[in-house]
Amino acid sequence: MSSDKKVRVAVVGLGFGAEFIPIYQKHPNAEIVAVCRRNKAELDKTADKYGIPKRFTSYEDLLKDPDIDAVHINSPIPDHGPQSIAALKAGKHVACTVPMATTKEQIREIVELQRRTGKVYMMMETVVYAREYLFARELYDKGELGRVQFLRGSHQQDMDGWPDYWPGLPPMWYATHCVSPCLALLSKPGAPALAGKVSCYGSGRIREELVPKYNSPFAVETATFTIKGTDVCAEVTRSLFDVARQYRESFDVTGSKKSFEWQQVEGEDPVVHTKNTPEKPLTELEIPSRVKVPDFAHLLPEPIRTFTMPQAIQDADHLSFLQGGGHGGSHPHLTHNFLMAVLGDRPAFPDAPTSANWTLVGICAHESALAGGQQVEIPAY
Ligand SMILES: NC(=O)C1=CN([C@@H]2O[C@H](COP(=O)(O)OP(=O)(O)OC[C@H]3O[C@@H](n4cnc5c(N)ncnc54)[C@H](OP(=O)(O)O)[C@@H]3O)[C@@H](O)[C@H]2O)C=CC1
Ligand SMILES: O=C1CO[C@H](CO)[C@@H](O)[C@@H]1O
Repeated sequence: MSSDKKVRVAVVGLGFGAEFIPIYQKHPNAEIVAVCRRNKAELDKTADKYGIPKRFTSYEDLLKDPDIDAVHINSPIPDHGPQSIAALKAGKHVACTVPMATTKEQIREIVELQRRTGKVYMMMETVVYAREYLFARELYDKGELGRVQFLRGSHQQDMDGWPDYWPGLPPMWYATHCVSPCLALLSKPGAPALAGKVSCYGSGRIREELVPKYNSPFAVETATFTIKGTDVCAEVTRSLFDVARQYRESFDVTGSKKSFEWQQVEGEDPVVHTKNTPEKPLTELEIPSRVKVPDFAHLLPEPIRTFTMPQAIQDADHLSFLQGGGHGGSHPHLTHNFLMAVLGDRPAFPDAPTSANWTLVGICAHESALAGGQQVEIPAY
């Protein structure tokens, strides 16, 4: 990208969201013009730290500011849908953290508004820019995996102690971290792989006081879904409460020549299994081997390359980073892709219809679990 145009960005929600401020500030094609959160003292603290002049405690006021081209939303989950809709209506480009929304109606409206306004919408899904995913993708693109036979994702996380919109949340309403890599891997530029039908079972039960919050009883939800235009199916598992499991956001791809498996425990390396063949015989012990996943900072503009590394994490004590292992160095990749999409250099990935499909897998999966595992067709918007 040789353009020296700068996208004028406002970051909304300054917990996880604050992490992106220094990346935008260092990016040659961005300028952070404003930040927003409701708590004035905390707002000023962040704005002072990064030297940002415009500060909004009201999101509605921010949207009226003509000096802002794009908003990057990092507010609580129930706000993602309504805030994205309001921003598109106000003529802003939108980057929004996961999930896109929590209802089919909001998702449909975002997709329709994006089409009507021509503004960029991108769901800022970290996993599909994490180095583990980029490594598996590279193996696939080089033909090393062979034919993809199956895909699996899991996201297990203990949300006790997290803010008040989490307790009781249906696990599949926050499934994009495990759904997205399965679909992204089979996507080609301009031709995203999309889920078709999903079937899901709920398992176990969360403690009684959490159940009425979202009328969702399940401790674990596990779903299988079809991928349109392929003979491949994927399986995803999610848990949020009352499950003994270290944090794990995982992605496995089973291929005819090689398979990639995410590490079992944080801090280990992933495993690549190689098929034993007469041409290249392998003993059982030689089939699996641990691999060191490389970093993919070389894909980024030089000034933001350091942000793939843990040392560049501003708030390393935020639960997100402790539990998410720093999100595989994905933040600068997401930031760069969004800015390039706004400048017309490439399509957003995921764009609005793709973000919708990734999020709808989870919404429809929860619907299926409540109906005892009945298959649900994922709507195409
Ligand atoms: N890997 C990933 O993709 C990750 C994604 N996330 C997503 O990011 C979101 C934010 O996570 P996190 O920072 O942990 O959440 P928090 O609940 O800790 O922070 C939410 C932020 O949004 C602000 N906020 C809340 N309501 C509004 C509003 N109406 N207008 C403007 N700002 C508002 C809050 O400030 P105030 O109360 O002062 O308004 C606060 O700064 C979550 O919804 C989660 O889905 C989080 C971590 C990692
Ligand atoms: O690292 C993380 C911590 O928690 C968040 C909420 O589930 C995740 O989105 C994230 O990937």
